[in-house]
Amino acid sequence: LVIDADLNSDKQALLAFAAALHHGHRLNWEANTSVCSSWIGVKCTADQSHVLAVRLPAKGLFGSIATNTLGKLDSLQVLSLRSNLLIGNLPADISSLPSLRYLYLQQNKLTGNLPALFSSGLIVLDLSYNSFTGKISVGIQKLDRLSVLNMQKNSLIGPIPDLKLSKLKHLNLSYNNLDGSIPSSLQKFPTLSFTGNSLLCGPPLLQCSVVPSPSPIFPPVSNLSAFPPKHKHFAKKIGSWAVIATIAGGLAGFLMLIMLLLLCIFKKKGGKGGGASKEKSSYAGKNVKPKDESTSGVQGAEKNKLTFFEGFLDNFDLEDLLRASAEVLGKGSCGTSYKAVLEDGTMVVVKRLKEVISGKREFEQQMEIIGRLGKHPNVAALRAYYYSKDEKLVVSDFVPNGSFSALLHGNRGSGRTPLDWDTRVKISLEAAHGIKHIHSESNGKFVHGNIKSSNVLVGRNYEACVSDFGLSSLMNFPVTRSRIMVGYRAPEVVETRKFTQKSDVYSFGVMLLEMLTGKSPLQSARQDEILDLPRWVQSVVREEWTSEVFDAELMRFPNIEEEMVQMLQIAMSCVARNPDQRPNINEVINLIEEIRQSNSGNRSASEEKIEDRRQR
Ligand SMILES: Nc1ncnc2c1ncn2[C@@H]1O[C@H](COP(=O)(O)OP(=O)(O)OP(=O)(O)O)[C@@H](O)[C@H]1O
Repeated sequence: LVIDADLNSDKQALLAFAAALHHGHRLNWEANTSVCSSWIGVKCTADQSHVLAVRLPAKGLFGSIATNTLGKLDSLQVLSLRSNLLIGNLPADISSLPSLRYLYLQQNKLTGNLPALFSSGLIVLDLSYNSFTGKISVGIQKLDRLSVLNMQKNSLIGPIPDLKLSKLKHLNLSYNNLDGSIPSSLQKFPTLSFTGNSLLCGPPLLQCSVVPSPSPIFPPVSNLSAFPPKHKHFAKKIGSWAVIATIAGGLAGFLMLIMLLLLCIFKKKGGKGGGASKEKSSYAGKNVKPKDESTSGVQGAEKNKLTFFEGFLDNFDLEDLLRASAEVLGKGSCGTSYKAVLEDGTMVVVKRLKEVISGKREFEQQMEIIGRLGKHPNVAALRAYYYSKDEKLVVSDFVPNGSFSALLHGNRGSGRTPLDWDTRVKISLEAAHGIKHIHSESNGKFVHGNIKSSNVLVGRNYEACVSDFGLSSLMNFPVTRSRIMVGYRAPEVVETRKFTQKSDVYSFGVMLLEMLTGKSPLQSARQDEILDLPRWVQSVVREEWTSEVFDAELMRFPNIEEEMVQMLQIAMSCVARNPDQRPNINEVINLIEEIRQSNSGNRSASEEKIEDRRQR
């Protein structure tokens, strides 16, 4: 009876909360049904005596949170109302709920001052992307279990209190109107925790005598304007290319070619210069390592050798490659890629470059750069290359799980094992690390210029690396390259005819959208219109702020919706039309790592607690 009375009181509190909101019938909370077994978003304690968690992310809730409703749930540990349209104040009875551990209210339209008191057991407090005003309440100083504090993108003012919180791992107060110097207890946090507060100073920001100028703001999804109509025709045009490319790729995938084909070509072309057999015999023997004769311009017989990169065994030669059985993997912008299986079983990928305009010296210099950058675990390494007047080849290890693109889109339908959320995030994060490595080399002068899901290769343990870096600069095609980058190319590239680090971020953003939606970068909206993925997402999200945008395959994984919405937010900031408004790749990595951290705590901890109770 006592249990019933407790649960009934929780039930009434929830009903009162729902009654004060508009929720378009997305909540099936009925007074005559069971709170614990059938109400959407509600979890109870193991003995079903109390409500333990209320999770209503992105449910289209509109209105304000009434006092004396959720604030009565004495056993509530997890409250997630993020990504709704909640307005008004945050009632103090909610922030100070005695059992509350995880409070997610980000991406709403909450206003007013922050409550003075917060529950002392809070572990995660996320109030980001709202419109809170006033000062950061000193009550936060007492939260000695707090691990994540996120208040970015509000309108908070005044100084930051000295938060001596030993457990605090993630702090984000960026993009507010905070002022004064950063207290010493918080100076260990990165710049990103504080950027976008023009009157804030001291480490890790600039010294207090120099006032920094405001940084660009990442627009939230709803603020992003649609691309102008002229883009439509462009999208149509690139659409037809996509169709051609897909057909070509599909056909190529089915073709089993013998590397002999290459041999024939060599023979034919080699004939001009003295016969293939002569060339063939000179393939055998020792191979050339870079940094000796190869990079200084090889002469005569040396000409026909593969040049191996430092750190790779020269355990096969061009002749072995020519003898190997080969299969076409696909035709890309720089040439055709073949998977070749050598006699000893080694599997390599040979890319036959076409339309190379660079001379030998320039080619070798570029190979040296590629070799250097390929020493990072998230940048695909080349094993060897071959340069002759008629043929240019690059050889890399075959990566067993194929490309991110194939994992996301290949073999959809029955029999497919969907790529789970954690793996998707891991792959994208590692790809971002690869891009970061490229961007940070040589004082930031390198750009990848061809980021897309088929250029992210996935290894046996789902480790990921970005491939194809540095090849396009050897080619003879205009920088705008209409055939490639379809759907991934940043809008300004067409006008400026230049790829930049920010255009790489745009392409990366499209790839994030691809992994979130499960859709390829070009979508047909209506019969006559092809939308690129950013515009498609915007059109769906604008009409209804729901989870329709997400890949149906992801729906089977529990408790990830919150993280998906946060990732969507990051993706949309990457595809901002204005390059200055896009984050740089370091910022993207920090943002992804931040939501990972915050949500893994959220997921595992809430499940742990429930398990705890069950065992008691
Ligand atoms: N080392 C590799 N291991 C496994 N698959 C690979 C490897 N290199 C390329 N591929 C796959 O082979 C296919 C063809 O690759 P290729 O690089 O030739 O073209 P692309 O990536 O489609 O286009 P682009 O040339 O514009 O990068 C792609 O699906 C790619 O993911």
